[in-house]
Amino acid sequence: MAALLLGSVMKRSGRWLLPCPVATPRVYSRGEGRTCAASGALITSQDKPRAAEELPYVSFLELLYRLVFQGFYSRMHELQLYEKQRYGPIYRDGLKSVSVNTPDLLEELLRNDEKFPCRGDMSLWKEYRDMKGVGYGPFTVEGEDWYNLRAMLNKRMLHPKDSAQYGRTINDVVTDFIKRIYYLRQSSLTGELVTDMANEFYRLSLEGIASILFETRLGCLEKEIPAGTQDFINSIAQMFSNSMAVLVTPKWSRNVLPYWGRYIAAWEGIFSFAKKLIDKKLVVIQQHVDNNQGVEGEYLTYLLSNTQMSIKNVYGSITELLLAGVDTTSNTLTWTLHLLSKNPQIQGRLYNEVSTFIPADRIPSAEEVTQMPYLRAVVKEALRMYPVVPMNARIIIDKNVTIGGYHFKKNTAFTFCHYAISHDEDTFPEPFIFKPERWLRDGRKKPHPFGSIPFGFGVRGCVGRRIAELEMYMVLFRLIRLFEIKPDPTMDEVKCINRTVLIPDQPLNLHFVDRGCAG
Ligand code: HEM
Repeated sequence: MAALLLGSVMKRSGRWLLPCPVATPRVYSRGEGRTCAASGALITSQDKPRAAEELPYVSFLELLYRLVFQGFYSRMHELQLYEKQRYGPIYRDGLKSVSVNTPDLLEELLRNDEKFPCRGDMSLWKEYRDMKGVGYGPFTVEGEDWYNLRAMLNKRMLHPKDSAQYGRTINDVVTDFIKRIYYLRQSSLTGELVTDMANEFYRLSLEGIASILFETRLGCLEKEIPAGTQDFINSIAQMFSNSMAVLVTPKWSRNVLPYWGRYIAAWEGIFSFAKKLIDKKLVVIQQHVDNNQGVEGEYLTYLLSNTQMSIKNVYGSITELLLAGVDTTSNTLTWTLHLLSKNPQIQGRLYNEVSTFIPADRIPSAEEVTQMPYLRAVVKEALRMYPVVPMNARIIIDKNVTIGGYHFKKNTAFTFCHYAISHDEDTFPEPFIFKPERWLRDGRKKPHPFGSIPFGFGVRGCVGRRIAELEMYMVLFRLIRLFEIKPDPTMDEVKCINRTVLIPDQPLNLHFVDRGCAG
């Protein structure tokens, strides 16, 4: 999903391969007058907003130089910090977009968002759908059609009460995951080591989201993944890994270079897998209708039988929900366990909470697990330090806006530098230190509401947020109650790289030391 977000950021200028004149970055100018969100300077109310052209400017060639020669390509989140220091809180970036990197400016922008917010050019994903006559989903549809689609998708998903109904389904998946962890550690030389946690959490997240969306199990947590499911996983990886190449190579090269063919074949694999499962459900529903039986079920049944959604759009939507929910949730869980393993005191405090909240032999319900302040704070802080989607975007299409004292015409594209924002020192003192306490409501001052918004904001914000949170709370609760998580001392220092989602630069191995607890 994040690959898609980044793709839309990079593509929307429609000219990102064309060279631009090299610009000399201007030193960020501090205005005079009343307080301006961009500069912190005072400007009087009579002052006119400045022209966007007055902003500091990064040329495309400079960007290219930084990505290729300074090595920021896989550290684009760090480029946000570098550019913030160099150009200030708002500047025109190398992709014909305006980058913002403070909580105040982000708030100003998002409060100016439109009724049908637009994230950017989605033509890369739309192309396959148009070619094959497949329907659109929440990422690819725009305008009023998007609004109507979201109204249907939000039900049974967006509200905490909606997601709570999946508590049992998720707990069943988590139970299988815990069994798998026992199996993996027992198979290791030390009897405690589990290797490549991101891969394990990927299996968990896919199984979890699929069991909600398709109301069926895929077998991702079995010792051997079923062949069809493995093909589907491979197709997702192939689609993402070829996206960037397809985006940056000209259309004429599609018959010459291998990327386009692989990209299309990957989508074929993704859609045919999803279609098979959806069609299976349709047959079951039809049988119930034919036998005058009630039609009951979870998300897919609701979409197929309770909404006006066309079958084409059900295929499109379910597929996009599935793609959005897996690498985001799995990498967030990976970072959370990494941070807990490195901070035993914090892990100890979390253990205190999970071991006293409910009796040790009981599995928490969805309602219970979402009421645990420290568990919630741990996940929130992990997402602040590693916002799995480190960059997002909007195009303000229909109106002129003034942001940070600068005037922007309709159709201006904005890039949100979430990594720089959630490491803003004024908002989060010691931003590189893991401190879940920042988020506790125990009388301390609350951080800026736009300081860390890992799920986005407003009507176009993440539809799967509550499900992702529920799944993360449930699995962390049970892991921490059962095991003390320790780092693998043979590993080098784990660094963060940007593969459009923030991932560890090496497979993360962890020790799961049994606490001797029942549940
Ligand atoms: C830790 C887990 C997750 C994170 C951090 C995350 C983050 C995000 C972010 C930042 C956006 C863009 C929001 C905006 O533009 O304002 C987004 C959109 C979206 N997410 Fe998530 N997400 C997560 C899990 C999920 C899951 C589990 C699902 C599916 C059930 C999902 C489905 C979607 C969809 C469909 C959109 C596009 C919404 C639209 O354009 O209308 N996400 N997510």
